Amino acid sequence: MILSDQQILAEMERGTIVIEPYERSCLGTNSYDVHLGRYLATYRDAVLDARKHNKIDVFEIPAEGFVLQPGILYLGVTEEYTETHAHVPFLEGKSSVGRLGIDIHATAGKGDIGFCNTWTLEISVSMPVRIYHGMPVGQLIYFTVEGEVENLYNSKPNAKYNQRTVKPVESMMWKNEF
Ligand SMILES: O=c1ccn([C@H]2C[C@H](O)[C@@H](COP(=O)(O)OP(=O)(O)OP(=O)(O)O)O2)c(=O)[nH]1
Repeated sequence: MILSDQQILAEMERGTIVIEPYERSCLGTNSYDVHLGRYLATYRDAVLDARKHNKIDVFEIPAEGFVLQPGILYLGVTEEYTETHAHVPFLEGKSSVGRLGIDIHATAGKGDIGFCNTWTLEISVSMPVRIYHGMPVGQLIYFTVEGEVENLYNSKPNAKYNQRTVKPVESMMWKNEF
């Protein structure tokens, strides 16, 4: 089940959902709108290697915006830092963003119970499009979970994306042994 606006508010009161910064106007009927953070990043190498630590270059989005180009993977980040202690958060795109040909994640935007961080966005575009820091970029929805949780994400020693950041985080796939 997906949490309603009232339930999201109730969970925020309890402290099981944290969204910072939070604005009432960003709360939808059953979702919360999140915004594009200040930083973008691109990979240094033209060919990525899933076994290696692929390094990124991080840059600030200028006040006049930045034109994203097709064929390039950009990593972005949400302005919002979130904590979700008892529900499964999902990051979804917004229709208005999709209608500009912007994808904000490359695969499922599922989060884990216990995820406490900003969200990294894996951004690609269908045609050149100028984007701006602070624009609405996605929405968080919250699912209830069935059963007890043994491993909360923020207490898993091998969780890769636990370190609090305001910048996008590159793939840490290299930490997997395969
Ligand atoms: O588009 C997304 C999707 C998820 N996350 C966050 C929330 C999630 O809790 C965390 C880890 O995601 P996932 O479990 O899918 O990544 P993984 O590659 O399996 O990493 P880990 O081994 O740390 O679970 O990353 C993002 O920042 N952006």
